[in-house]
Amino acid sequence: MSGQRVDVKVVMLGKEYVGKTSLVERYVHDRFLVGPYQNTIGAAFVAKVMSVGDRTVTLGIWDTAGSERYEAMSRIYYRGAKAAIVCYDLTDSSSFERAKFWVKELRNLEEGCKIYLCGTKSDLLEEDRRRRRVDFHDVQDYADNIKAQLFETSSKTGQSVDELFQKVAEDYISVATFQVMTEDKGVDLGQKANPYFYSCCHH
Ligand SMILES: Nc1nc2c(ncn2[C@@H]2O[C@H](COP(=O)(O)OP(=O)(O)OP(=O)(O)O)[C@@H](O)[C@H]2O)c(=O)[nH]1
Repeated sequence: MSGQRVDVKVVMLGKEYVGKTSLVERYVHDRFLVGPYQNTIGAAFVAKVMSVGDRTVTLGIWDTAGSERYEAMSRIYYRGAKAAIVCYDLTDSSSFERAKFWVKELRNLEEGCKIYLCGTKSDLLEEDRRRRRVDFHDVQDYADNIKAQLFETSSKTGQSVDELFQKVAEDYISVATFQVMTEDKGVDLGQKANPYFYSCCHH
């Protein structure tokens, strides 16, 4: 992958152990690694080429370390990111508090970064619904407030993992198309009020 152009810088953020690395593993290699948990040190990078309609998009994914010890380093990795997948563990309420911390930072410091909230380990809820510690509707309200997309995923079963990354790529294409239309063709931004113009750029 070295030397390949990356279209979208994506950063994975969230408390340690929420399953960021597992999410990337499932998406990129379609596998779920079992065995002892190994925390990420610093950050890891992987690029993935994908299709959106007839377009090809290369996602450059930075998987950051969730440990607070590496907090300063994570800030370096989210700089310039176009998308942030902010993860929390559906069975751990403190991980959602940590997710809100990252959302606040991104909203203050990375205006151009689109936020995707991701509740992880949904398979554990299928086994036993009482394990849920983060209410879906509360998060949906929060997501609506901050204009974020919300996904609940399982890296173990693969549930909604492809959909999440596909949405990131689709949103990138929408924004890029919108920018080309406004910059190259001198489209008046006031036209956004026109429903046709708006719907062609926002799915
Ligand atoms: N049941 C279940 N377990 C998961 C899932 N995703 C991750 N895990 C487990 O949760 C633990 C932590 O997963 P990681 O992917 O290493 O977590 P992380 O967020 O990258 O952790 P840091 O690198 O410390 O930030 C591991 O034991 C995984 O096997 C999931 O979807 N379902």
